[in-house]
This record gives sequence, structure tokens and C-alpha cells, in this order.
Amino acid sequence: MTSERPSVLQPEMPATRWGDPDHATGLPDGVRDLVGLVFPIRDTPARADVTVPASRLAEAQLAGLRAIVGDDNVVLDDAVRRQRTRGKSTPDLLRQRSGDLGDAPDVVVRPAGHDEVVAVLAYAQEQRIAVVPFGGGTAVTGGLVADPAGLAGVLSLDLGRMRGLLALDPVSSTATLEPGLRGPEAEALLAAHGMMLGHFPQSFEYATIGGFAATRSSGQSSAGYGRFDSMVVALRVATPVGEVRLGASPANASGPDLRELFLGSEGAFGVITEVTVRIRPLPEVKEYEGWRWPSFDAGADAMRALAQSDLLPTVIRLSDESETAINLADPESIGGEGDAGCLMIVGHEGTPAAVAAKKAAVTEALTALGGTAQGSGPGEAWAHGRFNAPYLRDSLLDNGVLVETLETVTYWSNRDNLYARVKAALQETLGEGAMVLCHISHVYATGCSLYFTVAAPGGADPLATWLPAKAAACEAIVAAGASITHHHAVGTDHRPYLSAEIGEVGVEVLRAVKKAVDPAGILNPGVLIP
Ligand SMILES: Cc1cc2nc3c(=O)[nH]c(=O)nc-3n(C[C@H](O)[C@H](O)[C@H](O)COP(=O)(O)OP(=O)(O)OC[C@H]3O[C@@H](n4cnc5c(N)ncnc54)[C@H](O)[C@@H]3O)c2cc1C
Repeated sequence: MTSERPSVLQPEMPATRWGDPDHATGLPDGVRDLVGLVFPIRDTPARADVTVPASRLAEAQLAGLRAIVGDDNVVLDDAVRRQRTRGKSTPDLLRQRSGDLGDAPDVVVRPAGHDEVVAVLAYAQEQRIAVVPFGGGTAVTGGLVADPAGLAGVLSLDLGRMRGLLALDPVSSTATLEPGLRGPEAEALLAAHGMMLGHFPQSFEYATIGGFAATRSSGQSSAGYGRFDSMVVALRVATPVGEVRLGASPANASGPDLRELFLGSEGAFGVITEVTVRIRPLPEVKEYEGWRWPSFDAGADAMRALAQSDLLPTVIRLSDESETAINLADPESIGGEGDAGCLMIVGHEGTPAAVAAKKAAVTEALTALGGTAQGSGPGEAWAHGRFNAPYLRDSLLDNGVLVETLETVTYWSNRDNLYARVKAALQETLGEGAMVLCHISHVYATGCSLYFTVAAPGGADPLATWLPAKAAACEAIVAAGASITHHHAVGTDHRPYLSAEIGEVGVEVLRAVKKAVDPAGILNPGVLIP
């Protein structure tokens, strides 16, 4: 087949905010009043009067890049460089909002395809220019902040022109996608063939196929469709020393699986230029419903029971008592004061027969475990608003309220210990006025992730309020023996904690691979590898 391209492209995100500018709304007055009862409200607009530092690259270097990708695709424009400065974590947004553009790339280069990526990398290696692969720019752990020490400057390699469906194999149920396709664009291309990928992180609207692979992302339907890395069957990667093609067969015993080396490599080992994923037919039926549990423990135990009996639905997520009360609960259906309970969302997707069979079995199991069915209302409400939270974060930041999230993962036997430690670390650092909420949304037979959301008064310097809390939470995660990240990746923010998790020998393995594929150290220097 010839490459197919999306007919509708997602609009660009603003530098200081999340998402589609047309979807952004301020806080409705009633909500603002409600927030004001809990947190001091202070108008905190983003600064607009900022300029990007001058490019450090020489004119001859820019000319060399233009010779590879064409004049129009070597961009020095302030707005474009600002938009590609860092990612979309709350600290990233706070720095952008305060006018701190110290990490702005010196140039944005937009290759048309794999061959141009190879040529740009070779040139950057020769000229000693740091290269930061840029997909959707939704990184939340500092993966787009390279350290250019000893190098000529930073080149943001924007993969936005590489947005094709290159091949579709209906017999094997695979599709080969270019890295710059954003979530909705990839799904629209597959839907035209009656197929889907089924990867729906909260950043779905803007994150890209290459970014999903580079960060080992996990989506809201991970219980049914798996993590993104489990969907990948083949990869094509451009490195400064040549190309790597992996995945000649779906599974093999040809030594260690090198696909795993590049999945999660966060741009430090190469630029992923093609991703072949397994695809599945579009679901004919989607049903989401709510279940009430008397406690977080009871709900978590039920999730474990489902996971360990191969009974997982497509979507399963459980809010703790605080998150249920704040975010999801309809107080009347969940119970009044003293009986707040916890809300679980359970979603089934597939053919009518498969959904009916799975739903009956899951309903029987959850009822036997002590859950109370709440009907489709809470489930449909969740499905309707599933991508809205980042827009709300901007509105809260506008009003001086600090909002941020972090996540971790551990074995079931350590879940409660991890939950208690991280919650206490956040609460103690941020103070009693802060809200610390948690949910479980990715489960395995052996364990689960914990996803924390905090809201706190931002104060005069919200970044200074958040950073000690994040450090305390990371230390609590390490002390609990859990993983520093389940799906947000390492970036620069989690790098100091990686050796505690994989050990010094593990770090040396990463360094050795880096040296082999990137001897000049130009690929995302400072990201991932301690
Ligand atoms: C509001 C919000 C919600 C989020 N929700 C989720 C969620 O539910 N699940 C989840 O897993 N994550 C989530 N994230 C994190 C983020 O969306 C993911 O890490 C995502 O996979 C990043 O994709 P991207 O295309 O935006 O990558 P970018 O942000 O552009 O890049 C991320 C990292 O990968 C590298 N990279 C990007 N493309 C390539 C490539 N082609 N080759 C090599 N390296 C590359 C970059 O250099 C960088 O280090 C969320 C983020 C936000 C802001």
C-alpha cells in the first residue's frame, strides 16, 4: 500500500497550556467559588512578554541542516522554539508560565522521513549538536530537556511531518506507523480499515506513536489491550552509527529481545522512525459501569482477584476514598458522610457476545467479592470526561492552585505499604491544606500501579512548593522498594533514582549500549542514563 496520511491533524498546543485551544475553558464561576472554599484563589496568568534566547548554532551549521531537510524545515521562529521547550508536566508549565525559556532548543528541524532522520543524526554527530527527538511534547518527566554541555547547542528533532500509515497486514493484524502520528490520527487511519490500536493514555489527543514507544506508555485500556510496549512487534530506529531494524517475527529465541532496548529508551539510543503494532478489530460494543466498594483495600483486593483469575475487563480503575469524594463520586449513589466508599470503573469492549460473556463473569465475581453495582451512570460519566483533567489543571494553575500527578508500581503484597508511604510523604511536605488523591488504573496478576494526584495552594512560588514534595515522594517510592515510574518514564526528573532500582551494573549496561549507538553522546544527553 502507499502511505496513508490523516485527513485531520490535531491543532498545535499552546506553549503554556495543555491541548486544543478550542477546548480550553476557564473555571465556571460556581466551580471557582467551590475551589475558593478550599484553596486561596489568586489570579496567576502566564507571562506573554518573553523572548527565546538567541540560537547558539552557527550560520554554517544551519545551512548544513537546510541542505538535508530544506529551508522551510529548519525553524528558528520564537513561537515554534518556545512550543518545543520542555514537556507538559506542571513544573514544565510553571516554568513556561513564568517566562523561563532557558531550555529552549536552538533550532527546530523537521525531517520528512527515515532517510532524512539518518542524515540529520550523522550531521549532528559531526557537528556535535545535541538532538532531542520531539513527538507530541507531552513528556512529564523532563525527557525533552537535554544537557548540551560540551556540545554546540540543542536541535529539537520534530517528527511532526512523519505522520503516515505505511503498511497494514490484515492477515497478521499488524500496522506500520510513522512516529509523528498523534493518538487520534493513528486511530482514525486504522478505523478506516475497521481496525484499532486501543492505546488511550490521558494524553491521547497529543502524544505520538514514537513517544508511546520511547516512553513505554500505558493507556486507560491497559487491562484489556495491554501496555503500548506489549503492542509493538517491530521497530525501525535511526542511530548516529546506522539503522537498527528489529522484529522480523512476532516472537523468537534469537538471543535477548533487542526491541526492549529501544522501547523506553527515551531518545537516548536512537530515533524511532517506524513502529509496527498489532491491531484489532474496532469494538462493536463499549459498556462502562460503576462499582462501589466499602474501602480502597476491598476494591484493590477485588482487582487482584480478577487479574489473578484471568477475568480482567478492558478498563478497570479504582479511586481511593479521597479521589472518589473529590473527582468521581456522585455522593448520593456512593453513600453519605461516613460511608464514602470507593468508586471503581469497569469497562467492557468487543463483540456483543464477548462483552456479554465477560460482563456476566466479572459481575458475578465482583458481587461475590462484596462490590455493589452502580449502573452505567458513573462509567459513562468517566468515559465522557476521560481526557478533560489536563484542561482543568490549566484553569487551576490560572487561579493559583498547584495540581500535579505522579505514579509508581509494585507487587500486590507491597501495595498498601507503598500507598501509605507516598501519601504520607506528599501530605507531610505539602501540609494539611493539600489534597492527596490516588487511584489504581493498571493492574497485573502480580501487582498494580498507584497514581497520585495532588492539589495544594500554589503560594507565591508554586514550583518551590512542588519540588520538595516530588523529591519526598520519590524517596518514599525508593524506600518502599517500588519502581520509580510505571508509565511516565525516567527523563531527567527520575534519573537520580534509577540506579537504586536497576543497580550500578544495570546502569553500566545502559551506558555501554549508549556508547555503542551514540559514541559522541548527542542523543538526548542527560535524559534517562545516570
Ligand atoms: C496530561 C498528561 C497526561 C498523561 N497521561 C499519560 C497516560 O495516561 N499514560 C502514559 O503512559 N503517559 C501519560 N502521559 C505522559 C506522556 O504523554 C507519555 O510519556 C507519552 O508517551 C509521550 O509521548 P509524546 O509523543 O508526547 O512524546 P514526547 O513528549 O515528545 O517525548 C517523550 C520522550 O520520548 C522521546 N521521543 C519522542 N519521540 C521519539 C521517537 N520517535 N524516537 C525516540 N525518542 C522519542 C523524547 O525525546 C522524550 O525523551 C501524560 C502526559 C500528560 C501531559
